[in-house]
Amino acid sequence: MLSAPLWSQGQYVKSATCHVNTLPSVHHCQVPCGSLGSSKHTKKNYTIRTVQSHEAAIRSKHPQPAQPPDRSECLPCQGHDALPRSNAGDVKGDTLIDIGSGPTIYHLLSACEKFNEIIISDYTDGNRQELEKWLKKEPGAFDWTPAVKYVCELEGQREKWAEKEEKLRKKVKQVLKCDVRKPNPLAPVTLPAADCLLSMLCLEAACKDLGTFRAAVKNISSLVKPGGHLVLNTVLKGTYYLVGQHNFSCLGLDRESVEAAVRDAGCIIEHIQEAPEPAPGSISDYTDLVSLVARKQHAA
Ligand SMILES: C[S@@+](CC[C@H](N)C(=O)[O-])C[C@H]1O[C@@H](n2cnc3c(N)ncnc32)[C@H](O)[C@@H]1O
Repeated sequence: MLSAPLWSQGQYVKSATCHVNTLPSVHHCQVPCGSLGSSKHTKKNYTIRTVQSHEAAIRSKHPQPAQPPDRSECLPCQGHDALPRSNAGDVKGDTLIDIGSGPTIYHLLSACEKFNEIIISDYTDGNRQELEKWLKKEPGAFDWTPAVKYVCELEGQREKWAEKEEKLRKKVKQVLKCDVRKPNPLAPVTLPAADCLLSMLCLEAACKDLGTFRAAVKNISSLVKPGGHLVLNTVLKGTYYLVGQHNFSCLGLDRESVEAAVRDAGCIIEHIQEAPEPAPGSISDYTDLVSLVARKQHAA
């Protein structure tokens, strides 16, 4: 479960709470969305759980069409408050790298308004193939339209959803293999340092222990230029999550460990929010969500 950042009016605000559980080989996503902070929408403080990205995730593993989403699962329910706006300043720039994208694009829908080039990445072939299918509008590509419309609505332009999809497709320049455990997570590709590094719900799935997590934060931070932003979302205190019948481990993090890892990676935290966000149903046992924006320091 996660929060997708909304780069709204030049500011990072929380827009979408997304329940996502994904592992290298199998993916279960219950996506979007959530509470948001724009004045226009402050009364919309809810989470919509959908099975749409779940469907995308399952497809990335199983090429056969999944069951159509059960609309009864798309329920407005209580979410948590929006992040205060403007604490993080203006998160924007030329390039954004998303690490551990999964088969999903929901979290890039607002970012594509603030960056000229977006590089997306994932560890698994299946997820990258699913992303390519959507980018190329191939038959059988997952239909993200409801999520796109929702984000456009949050941005106050629901009718512009088709343009938004096209804009994101144009801005995504590469889909790369990544492994956060490597010093250069995108090896063998070497990219110029980016203005922003985004990673949603990836590190706790990828790292088995705190040492690996701390190293992974350093590794992904190395992809950001000094003065650039690191935008991270992680769930806390989870130990497992279910994907269908499969039970996967999750690194049980606490806020202090996340903050320390980010600081030790040479970043100053500009904004952080920890919010209670119990895992829906019995798919996991995480309890909270941490969303943070940090700025990479210039070398001393
Ligand atoms: C819970 S999913 C999150 C996906 C997506 N960011 C989202 O919010 O929907 C975790 C992702 O981390 C990826 N992952 C697992 N191990 C990884 C690793 N060592 N390096 C990079 N990504 C990894 C998985 O393939 C999966 O797509």
